[in-house]
Amino acid sequence: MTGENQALLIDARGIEVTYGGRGLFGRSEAGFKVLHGIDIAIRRGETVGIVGESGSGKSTLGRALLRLVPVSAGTIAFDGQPITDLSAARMRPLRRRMQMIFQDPMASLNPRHTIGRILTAPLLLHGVVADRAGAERAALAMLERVSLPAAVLGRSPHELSGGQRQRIGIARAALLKPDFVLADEIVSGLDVSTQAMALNLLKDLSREMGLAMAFISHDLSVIRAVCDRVYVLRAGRIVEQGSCAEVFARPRSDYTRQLLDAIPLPEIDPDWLGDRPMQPAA
Ligand SMILES: Nc1ncnc2c1ncn2[C@@H]1O[C@H](COP(=O)(O)OP(=O)(O)OP(=O)(O)O)[C@@H](O)[C@H]1O
Repeated sequence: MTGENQALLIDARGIEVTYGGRGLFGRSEAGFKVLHGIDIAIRRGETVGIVGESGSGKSTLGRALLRLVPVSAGTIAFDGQPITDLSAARMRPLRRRMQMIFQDPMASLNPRHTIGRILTAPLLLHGVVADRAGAERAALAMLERVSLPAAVLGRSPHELSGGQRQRIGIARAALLKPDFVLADEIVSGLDVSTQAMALNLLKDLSREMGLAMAFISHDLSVIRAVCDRVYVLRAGRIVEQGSCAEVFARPRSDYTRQLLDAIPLPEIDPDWLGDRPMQPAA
C-alpha cells in the first residue's frame, strides 16, 4: 500500500482523445471523442485499476498515458516532467521507464525470435547492460525470478504455454527496470489458477521494484485482487474512484453497482495472493 504523500509518477488532467478527428493540413473534422476530460494520478509504487465495460475507453486511456495515442486536450506529466507535447525522439529516453504488458503475449512476442533474443534485445537497445554477456546474465536471473527454466531461452514463443508466455511478457517488462507498467487485460484468456499465478508474480515484482502499475480489466475480481485504488470508467468518463476497499464495499454510482452485480465475486480470492490479514498478537 502507498501513502497519500508518495510522489506522483503520472499526473494526467483533462485528457481527451478523439479518433479520426484529424483532417488534411491539421484542419479539424468531427471525430469520435472517446475520452472526455479524464483526470488520473498514479503515485510511485501504487497499483491503480481501470475498470469499465467493453468500449468504455480503458485501453485508450492506458495508451494515452504512455503517449501511444495522441491526446486532443489535457496534460500528462511523468515523474514531474510534462510529456504531452514531447516529440517521439524526446520520448525515447522515457520509453524504458514506461513499459506495457499485453493481453496476448503471442501477438507481442516475435514468433521468429527465441525467448533469449526477446529478453535480451530490449536490454541492449536501451543500454541497460553493457554487452551481450550482461544481457544474458540478467535474462537468466529474471527467468529464475519468474520461475521458468533456463532451457526456455532457446525456445520460440509458440513452444510455451499461455501462462509461460505471460510470464515472459512480465519478465521482458521487468528486466528494463521501469517505473511504470501498463497491464492491459493481461490475464483474460488464462484459466483462474494461471491468472492467480501471473497476478501474484506481478504483485510481488511491483513491491520488490517499487513499480507503479495501471491495471486495466473489465473483471472486478482481478482489480480487487491486485489494486490499491480503482477508477471506474463509463463511456469515456470517470464515474467513480477510490480505494478498492471503499469502492467495493460501498459503491457510490449505480454503474459501479451494476458492474459489481454482474460479476461473481470473488473469482480470484485475494487470500491466494498472500494478502491474508495478519493475526492480531495474542
Ligand atoms: N484506433 C481506433 N480508431 C477508432 N476508434 C477506436 C480506436 N480504438 C478504439 N476505438 C473506439 O474507442 C472506443 C473505446 O475503445 P477502447 O478499446 O479504449 O475501450 P475498452 O474499454 O478498452 O474496450 P475493451 O474492454 O473492449 O477492450 C470504442 O468505441 C472503440 O471502438
